[in-house]
Amino acid sequence: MTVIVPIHGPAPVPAPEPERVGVLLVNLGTPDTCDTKGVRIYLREFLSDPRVIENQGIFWKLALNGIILNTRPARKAKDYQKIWNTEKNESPLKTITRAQAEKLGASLTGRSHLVVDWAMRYGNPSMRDRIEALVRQGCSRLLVVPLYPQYSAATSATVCDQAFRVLRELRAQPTLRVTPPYFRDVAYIDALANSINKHLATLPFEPEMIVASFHGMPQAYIEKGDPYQSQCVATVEALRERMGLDDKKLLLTFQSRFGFDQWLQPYTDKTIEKLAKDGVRKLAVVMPGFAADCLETLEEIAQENAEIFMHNGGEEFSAIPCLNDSDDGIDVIHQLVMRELQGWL
Ligand SMILES: C=CC1=C(C)c2cc3[nH]c(cc4nc(cc5[nH]c(cc1n2)c(C)c5CCC(=O)O)C(CCC(=O)O)=C4C)c(C)c3C=C
Ligand SMILES: [Fe+2]
Ligand SMILES: [Fe+2]
Repeated sequence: MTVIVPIHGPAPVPAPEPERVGVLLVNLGTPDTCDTKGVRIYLREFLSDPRVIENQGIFWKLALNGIILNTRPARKAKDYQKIWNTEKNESPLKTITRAQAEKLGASLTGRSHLVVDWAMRYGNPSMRDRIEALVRQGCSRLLVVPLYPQYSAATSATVCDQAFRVLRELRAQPTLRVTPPYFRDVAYIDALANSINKHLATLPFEPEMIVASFHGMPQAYIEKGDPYQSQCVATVEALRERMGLDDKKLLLTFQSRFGFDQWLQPYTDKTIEKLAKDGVRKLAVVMPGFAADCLETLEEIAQENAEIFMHNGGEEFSAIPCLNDSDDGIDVIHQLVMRELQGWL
């Protein structure tokens, strides 16, 4: 380290280290273990976030601590066990997010001042842990990449909240940038179309239609101004155009309802049930709002909704994998990151 020795003054001042830029991929988070205790810890943190449950009043606190955290964890633990990565003893969301970070890092060879890392908004590795690690490695600039193609306060904004929460405790803060939602980026729409076509080519049947299922959210959040729904619509419209499909062949639905409020409609499970009852026999489902496969895609869609379809007369069902760490998936993140790093490279 170079040391500048002042002529006057009390102490030698170290020269600034060469600048490094941290790139932090962040996804939602997931339990550390697939038992009731692990899921309870995760759900407590997640459902106590006012960006997720906006009304954190006394009734919610009573319901959360009195009912939800005493009943839901055991049920959800069973669901997590069905999809758990037993080799690594972790949830698929973690395995895939790590692979995305490693492959993004590999795609940036020759740019040694870039340091790529990954974190979970809830659970581990925590954003605090990874941001502090990037700062320790000399990153004076930080690009946070919320892995959500469509913005919502419940996902993207809470990542920013947490980044600022960590930064407010640092004396020497890195300069911060956050990538924007990429719901109609050409690379993303192309990647979705490619992955759908590639997957359909592997199937022994041709689906009569494709359902594009997005994670839902309370209708009330949209009425307060959340742009999530309109960005989901824009993604599906761009995908229809790119694939030459109309709104009868590529449907838009919302999954993962929680609680008793009205959520965004049409609901995925009800739509799939009705399609089967109306005589649709072969169906494929794509989940463009998830950058990585997780409980909501691998269990809720590929297992639960497949069962609903078959139970109501369907014959062939296929859940199309998310973009994950496929070449197309990494290309989407790579292009987004390179664009948003402009001026920092
Ligand atoms: C209760 C309110 C919820 C809102 C609003 C919400 C929005 C939202 N979530 C995702 C992405 C994911 N959610 C996942 C799981 C999950 N989501 C909720 C609740 C809300 N999500 C719960 C309670 C859970 C846990 C499982 C359960 O108990 O049902 C996951 C999967 C995590 C995993 O471990 O695999 C993802 C990913 C988005 C994109 C979104 C925005 C609208
Ligand atoms: Fe969710
Ligand atoms: Fe779910």
